[in-house]
Amino acid sequence: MTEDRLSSPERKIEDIDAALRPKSLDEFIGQEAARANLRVFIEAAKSRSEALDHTLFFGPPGLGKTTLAQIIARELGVGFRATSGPVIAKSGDLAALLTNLEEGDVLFIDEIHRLNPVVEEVLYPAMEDRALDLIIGEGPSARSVRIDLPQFTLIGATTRQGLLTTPLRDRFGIPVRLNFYSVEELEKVVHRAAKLLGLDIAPDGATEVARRARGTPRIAGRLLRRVRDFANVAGAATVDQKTADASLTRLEVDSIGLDAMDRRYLHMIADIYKGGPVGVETLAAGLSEPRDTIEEVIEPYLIQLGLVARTARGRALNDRGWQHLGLKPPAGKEVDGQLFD
Ligand SMILES: Nc1ncnc2c1ncn2[C@@H]1O[C@H](COP(=O)(O)OP(=O)(O)OP(=O)(O)O)[C@@H](O)[C@H]1O
Ligand SMILES: [Mg+2]
Repeated sequence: MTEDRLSSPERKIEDIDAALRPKSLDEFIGQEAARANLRVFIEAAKSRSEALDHTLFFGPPGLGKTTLAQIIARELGVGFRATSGPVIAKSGDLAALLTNLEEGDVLFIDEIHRLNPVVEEVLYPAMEDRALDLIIGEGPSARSVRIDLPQFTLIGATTRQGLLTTPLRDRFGIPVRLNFYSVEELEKVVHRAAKLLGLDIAPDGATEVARRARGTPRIAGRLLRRVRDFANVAGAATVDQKTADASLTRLEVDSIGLDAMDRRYLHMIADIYKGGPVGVETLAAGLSEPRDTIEEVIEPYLIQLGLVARTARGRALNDRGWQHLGLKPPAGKEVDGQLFD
């Protein structure tokens, strides 16, 4: 189900995202604080001819974690190796990856919270002492051998920092949180992508796409491609606000960028649970979506917009959530701490 969402921030296999990836920190739009800090840390590491400290990127999907990891390797002038948590099945697989690194390389592990615990153990000494502890032989004659590794930088990516075990989290010297982008930043992302796609877009057209991109560059790029299709077929030379609005409305992306899945989520709380609070497991069952998808993909943006609140007793619609659905809370309902009658 989620796979089919147009405005899903999640990757798709056929994604041509790569073509739109910024290649340097200067080209990267937004995330000002993170970028400024990274620039300093990269400069300092280079001046000392050391590997950059291990870096952890966390934040909702599609905000640029993979892109930033690649940029760091390029700015450091080192090699980039990429893998992902679920792919590394055995500790031997990780050992092979680590021993093949060259001096200073970046090893990028996407979805690092999904590492098998046994594999994760191998990572601790690798990160801390740049060493690998291998057990040779079995039974009473087994012994441990320590192998030195080249200096390297581990870059981990995860949707939520809290998903990592404490020992792993503690070994990252540079934790970086990525936030949703502002409309102004996404306008820049849209203009840049349009240029790369050879598409003529008016400022009000870019604003419309930006406003409806759920704060996420990946979605901005995806929406822009679909808007381009509509414009091409309609024979429009330039994408203006009207063309963008008409296309996005046809794609069921509403005025604030919510899609059918977001609305199903909001309606489930409003219609079935009278505005909540309702537990996330119950919502997941009702929507037939994995709990992770709800917590990592759907909710962060709805919470950021103030439509929904995460309370101790579950999810509850805020006044804004009711308003967006064009509904009124049931009489006697407390919303945002106020009683409705
Ligand atoms: N700051 C930015 N400026 C311009 N384009 C960006 C920016 N950040 C991301 N993008 C674009 O958005 C897309 C998604 O970025 P990326 O793959 O790095 O996201 P991600 O955070 O790794 O997502 P995921 O968690 O799903 O792996 C890419 O096509 C990239 O070109
Ligand atoms: Mg990624």
